[in-house]
Formats: sequence, structure tokens, C-alpha cells
Amino acid sequence: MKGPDKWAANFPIADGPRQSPIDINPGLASYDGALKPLSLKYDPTTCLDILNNGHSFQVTFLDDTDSSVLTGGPISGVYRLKQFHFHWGASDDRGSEHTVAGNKYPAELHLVHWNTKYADFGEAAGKPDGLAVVGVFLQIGNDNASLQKVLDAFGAIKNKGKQTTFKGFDPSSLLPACLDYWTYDGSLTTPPLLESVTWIVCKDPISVSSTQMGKFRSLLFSAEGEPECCMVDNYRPPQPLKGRQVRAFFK
Ligand SMILES: CCOC(=O)CCc1ccc(S(N)(=O)=O)cc1
Ligand SMILES: [Zn+2]
Repeated sequence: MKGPDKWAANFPIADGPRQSPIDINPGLASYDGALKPLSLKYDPTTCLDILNNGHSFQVTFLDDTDSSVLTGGPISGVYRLKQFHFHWGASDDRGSEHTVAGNKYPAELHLVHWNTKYADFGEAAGKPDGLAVVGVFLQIGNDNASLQKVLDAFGAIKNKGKQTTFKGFDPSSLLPACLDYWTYDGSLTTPPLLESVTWIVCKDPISVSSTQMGKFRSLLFSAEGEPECCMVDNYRPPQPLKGRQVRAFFK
């Protein structure tokens, strides 16, 4: 498995100045009164399908109109929701990409949006203000009924390359009640590691049960007919801050 420490060979930007994820140190984050509240307006009818892409699973959205958009927060303009996916560990003690004062969560949700000043996701992904990803931590607790709807589709996407229709899901149901956030300039956390992401990391986690975490780990990195390899530990560890400022929306 070509893990994160091998990416620099093919993607030299892996050692760049604004790589993600990072460890967020709340004591060092500076409150910025100019930051706006997050506005996330999602239309469940834009939800298309769910797929196992071999490094995570993702739920993909129709992004040909401004039906499911991110506005406000640290960004200007309108960013359209393209997909959401997760990162998780082989056990509940690890799995998140961002960490908070060195603390790891068992999983992390990424809602990926692209700036509509560009033609499409692919073009936006190459621009310094092209993407905005909202990160939400998952913490072991009660069963998450909304998340369960996603997990119930896993039977059809066990292997790399499998895809199935997935309709009518509202991603807002995966957001914490409080949308306090930290924000910083970063990158994609998997190749091509492009430095085009405004990161918006929610302070409050959502719940996931240990049983539900077990379901995440039932997916496979491997394609049908290949030796089975459980999809676990698909997270990149924190990267050097290199002088970047992390701003807080909240005091
Ligand atoms: C231009 C093609 O680029 C892609 O397909 C990147 C897909 C991609 C989207 C989001 C992320 S994350 N974990 O930083 O939210 C990583 C990779
Ligand atoms: Zn991600």
C-alpha cells in the first residue's frame, strides 16, 4: 500500500507550504470577529450516488446549479457541494485527519465544495481559492440515525470501483447543532494534494456508535477478485503548519 510517506515522490507538493491536515491548537487559534457564520444550504434532490473509490467511499451530488451551496464563513462567493466522504481508523483511538491539541477522533467527515467563479470542480481544484472543505469530527457515542442511512448502502459498494444510486439524502443531517469552526488555508489530504482548500473545521463533533464504526471497517480497499484488504486507516497524519494562522469564529 502506497501510504502518505511515499506521496512526495510523485507529488512534490506533499512537502509544500500549505499542506493538510494539521493539528489544531485551540490556544494558538486567534478569534477573528470579521468571520461570518457558516451558511450551508443543501437540497436532498441533488444527491446522486454512493461509490467506493478505493481510498474512501463518497456520496456524490449534482452540481450543475446552485441548489446545494456553502456561503458565508471565511469564504466569499458561492461554493457548490460536489461530494462528501470520510476518513477513519482500524480502531476507535484514531482515524481523523485533523487533530485537536493532539487528540485524534475515530473518524472525520469532509464535505467538499468548489468555487463557482470557476467552470467546474476540476478547474477549481487547481486554484488557491478553488475549494472549501467542511470537516466534522465523529466521536463515539449514540447511534447516528442519519449516518445509518449511508451505512445501509454499504452492501452494494463493498469493493473498490463499486457504485450504486443513493437518493434523497440531506447532508445537513450530518452537521453538529453548533457550527462554531476553525479555518485555515490548506490542501487536499490525498493525491494530488493540491493547495486549493480553504479548510473549515467544526469545533463540535457528531456521534457515531462503535458498532457503526465497525461497519465503516467492513468496506474493502481491494477490488472484487483481489485478496481482501479492509478499508481502514485511510487518514493522512498532521502536516507542518509552516507559519500559517488558524482563525476561530468563536471566542
Ligand atoms: C483534480 C482532481 O482532484 C481530485 O479528484 C481530488 C479529490 C479529493 C477531494 C477532497 C479531498 S479531502 N480529503 O482533502 O477532502 C481529497 C481529494
Ligand atoms: Zn477527505
